[in-house]
Amino acid sequence: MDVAWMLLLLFPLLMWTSSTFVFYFKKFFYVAWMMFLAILGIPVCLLKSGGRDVENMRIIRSMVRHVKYLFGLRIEVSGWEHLQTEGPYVIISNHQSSLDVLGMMEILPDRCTTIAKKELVYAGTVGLICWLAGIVFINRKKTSDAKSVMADAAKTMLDEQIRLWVFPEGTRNQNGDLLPFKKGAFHLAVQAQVPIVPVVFSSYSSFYLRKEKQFKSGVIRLRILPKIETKGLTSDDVSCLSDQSHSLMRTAFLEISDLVAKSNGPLKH
Ligand SMILES: CCCCCC/C=C\CCCCCCCCCC(=O)SCCNC(=O)CCNC(=O)[C@H](O)C(C)(C)COP(=O)(O)OP(=O)(O)OC[C@H]1O[C@@H](n2cnc3c(N)ncnc32)[C@H](O)[C@@H]1OP(=O)(O)O
Ligand SMILES: CCCCCCCC/C=C\CCCCCCCC(=O)OC[C@@H](O)COP(=O)(O)O
Repeated sequence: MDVAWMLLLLFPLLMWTSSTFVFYFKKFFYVAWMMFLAILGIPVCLLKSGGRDVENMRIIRSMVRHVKYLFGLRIEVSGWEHLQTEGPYVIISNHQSSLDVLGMMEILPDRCTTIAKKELVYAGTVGLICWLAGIVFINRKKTSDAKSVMADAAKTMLDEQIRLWVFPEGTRNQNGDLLPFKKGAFHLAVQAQVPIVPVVFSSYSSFYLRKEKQFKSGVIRLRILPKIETKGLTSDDVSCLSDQSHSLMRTAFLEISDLVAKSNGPLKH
């Protein structure tokens, strides 16, 4: 009887420690695996393009596609047709975690790179391969610097026919909703007079919770929304454009997250 009671008391503790252990193990493995892939990818990038070039994103894309299987993640994409747009455009998406890279690499169009915080360039081999793939680094603490880097990026987009992926929330967010959008992505699209393609990742809360230290297998839904034209718009229209995009993406986020929650079931044991 005593043993039974002890087991009963120990069981939740064991469950807790095992799921916490799995969480840290998977996190560590994710970072280590990406670092390792980058070690393999760097020489390939250098051999193929000789330096910093957006074409290197193709190499990253092909090298990262298998990673979802290692974590038991299934990625379901809808709205592919909205990426079939000629020439440059700005992709905007919500940002929950570094796991977003997996969904990103699933749909990344050719000649598309991204805007990231400058700290990422110091992330060892991952930082180096990000630099080689033409990632545009911004200093979020210095708005004036960030703005001028993004204005240059608007020119480069047109000169070199490049697409840019921006996370308009400006930081990772797992609060079950979208954060208000920063304006940079919309200024960028208006300055370059290129369309915006919104992409929405469903909530990860049914398989990955950072605070609760849970990381299971599960499903990520990605919905690509119809493009939003910016031809003829000026900086006066940026707030309106941002609000419109936020509202469309929020509706899609709540809808696909609900579908995923129903198919995945609740995370908590
Ligand atoms: C081979 C294997 C390899 C394995 C490894 C693989 C690894 C990787 C592969 C690649 C994947 C990499 C993925 C990287 C993900 C990284 C994600 C991030 O780092 S997210 C964080 C960085 N991104 C952003 O911050 C972008 C969004 N932020 C913005 O756009 C911001 O607006 C800003 C940073 C430009 C400015 O910030 P802030 O001052 O806080 O923002 P606002 O309130 O929006 O702006 C203040 C006013 O300034 C005006 N404004 C903004 N931008 C501009 C502009 N470009 N031009 C003119 N004016 C601008 C804005 O309108 C505001 O004024 P107001 O009068 O209030 O309107
Ligand atoms: C020298 C060792 C340094 C180790 C650093 C580990 C680097 C990460 C390694 C592997 C992960 C691969 C995917 C990397 C791309 C994801 C980057 C990312 O998601 O950055 C967070 C940023 O968007 C928002 O940051 P904040 O939430 O504002 O903070």
